[in-house]
Amino acid sequence: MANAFFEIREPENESYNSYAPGTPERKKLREEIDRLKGQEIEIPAIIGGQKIKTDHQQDVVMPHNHQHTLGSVHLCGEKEVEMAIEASQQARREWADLPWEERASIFLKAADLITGPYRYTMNAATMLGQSKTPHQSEIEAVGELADFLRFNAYYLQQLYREQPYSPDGMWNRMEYRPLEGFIFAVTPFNFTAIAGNLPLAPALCGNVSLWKPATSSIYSSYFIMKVLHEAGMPEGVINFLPGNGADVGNPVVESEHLAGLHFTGSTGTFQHLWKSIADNIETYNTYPRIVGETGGKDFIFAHESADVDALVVAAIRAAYEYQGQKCSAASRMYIPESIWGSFREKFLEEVQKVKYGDVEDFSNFMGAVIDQKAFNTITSYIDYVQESDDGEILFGGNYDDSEGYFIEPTLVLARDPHFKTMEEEIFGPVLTVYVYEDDQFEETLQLCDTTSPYGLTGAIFARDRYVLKKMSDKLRQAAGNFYINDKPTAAIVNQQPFGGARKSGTNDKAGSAANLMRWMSMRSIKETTVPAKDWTYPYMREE
Ligand SMILES: NC(=O)c1ccc[n+]([C@@H]2O[C@H](COP(=O)([O-])OP(=O)(O)OC[C@H]3O[C@@H](n4cnc5c(N)ncnc54)[C@H](O)[C@@H]3O)[C@@H](O)[C@H]2O)c1
Ligand SMILES: N[C@@H](CCC=O)C(=O)O
Repeated sequence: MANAFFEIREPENESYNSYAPGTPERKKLREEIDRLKGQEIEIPAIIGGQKIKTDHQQDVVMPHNHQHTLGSVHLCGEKEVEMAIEASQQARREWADLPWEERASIFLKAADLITGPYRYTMNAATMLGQSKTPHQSEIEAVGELADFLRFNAYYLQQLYREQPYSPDGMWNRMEYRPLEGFIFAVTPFNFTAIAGNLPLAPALCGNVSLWKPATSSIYSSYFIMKVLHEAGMPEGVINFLPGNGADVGNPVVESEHLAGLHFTGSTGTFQHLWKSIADNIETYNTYPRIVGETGGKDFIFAHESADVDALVVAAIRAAYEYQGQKCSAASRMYIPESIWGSFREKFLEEVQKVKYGDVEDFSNFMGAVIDQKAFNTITSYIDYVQESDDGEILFGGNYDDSEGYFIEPTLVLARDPHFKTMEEEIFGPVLTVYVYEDDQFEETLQLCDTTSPYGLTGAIFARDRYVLKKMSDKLRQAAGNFYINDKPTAAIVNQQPFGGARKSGTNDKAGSAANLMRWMSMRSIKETTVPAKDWTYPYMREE
């Protein structure tokens, strides 16, 4: 142990490169895209630090050009899961016993690698593998991922400082132990930063992880493993298990060593995993902590006093950036009749300027949706609207998967506030608007609050302060991330800790001290300086 209290200074959020024409970063990013596209890589499982190849391989392709192969991935099953559990349990004690500042230094180094020598690799890999534009990739695969690593290390230090009161004669202490077992990190395709954070936040607290990345974003996930290796992450602390959900998930939840689930993905998958854990509850050595951030049906609600220009910008960015595949993406909107005409006119004028296509063309605002399955699901909603009397497509509605999984930004007008596309998560570039009578403002707030089972993000637009207060109060439980006169996407670590309740998750706020607390098991220690030598009490003495 070090004979000093080391200090991590409060970090600042990573600043973003603009990639504007003529900048050196634009040139470097293009070079890295060319380099990655010019090679094919083989992505193994990584268990106990060893690269493991399996007999089940799958191609890794680009969503915006699915004929182009970036490489192949080895998919895991029961055998590899058993190896990973074994490796994690071998690594567990040494990792847990490592002084916290030694652990934290690996995370700080990883952050500096991501924002330094790996910056263009992380950005280009996320652009190619997940079809993000340079900006969407930069803000998360570089910015948010580095922020998670730096701020979590800082929060850990703050948490460890929290100590109980000690009256005279004793010294009370609090020890923040890692959990006994391993954490199962199951990550979604849409954010490289989330993929990295879910196995890493528990590991920072001294836990070991089994990480099941999404197969459709495996390319950038593999580069995270490369960064961790270079940062000095010991073998067996993070075990990388690419694979189909159930092939990896089923054997994992049957292990007695499962101590926690750190999940982000759809509500259905989370509920399935929670039920599987409940079914196996007698198996475990300790009650697994369950943390899950899941789906959303995020809203923008406008009052008649709203600034229409700001509303249009928020709607376009929130609904269509990253093709509407952010859990925070706006997918339903409530607009009063009195401003609907001007909103509609401005929105249609702007949205027709939105370009989508290959993300290597930097003039595009949108790329392709992630894969064939997502394409089929999203377009089935568009087809449903085309055939319905209660909904009408006001813009977009075209799609084409011949080269890449492209879907036009689409605006739907719903005549019924309970229309299917007002209620269900679509996870694609489809925004549905419901126009309400101005005098139905309060009733429509109630509708907004009760229409979907989710509670992730939401935004309100108004100028009138009394109205803003009323909207905020009425929609208190409707969103865990709530925005006033801003779009409901793009939360930043340490500024807007992220997560929602209801069917959107356990709201343990990724990138916050509250999240780290879930990966610790506290031990209260009382040390008495001069122990009692007489077991009797004064009241027992004779009068
Ligand atoms: N609330 C948030 O913070 C947040 C953030 C990002 C994404 N999301 C949500 O994620 C969803 C989109 O992501 P997705 O399509 O990757 O979700 P998904 O549920 O299809 O997959 C998520 C992960 O779960 C794995 N999985 C599936 N079945 C499994 C099983 N039986 N056992 C173990 N793992 C299994 C998948 O392989 C993947 O790695 C959307 O619903 C979105 O709203 C939420
Ligand atoms: N933190 C991201 C959402 C991540 C979910 O996919 C945002 O706020 O837009």
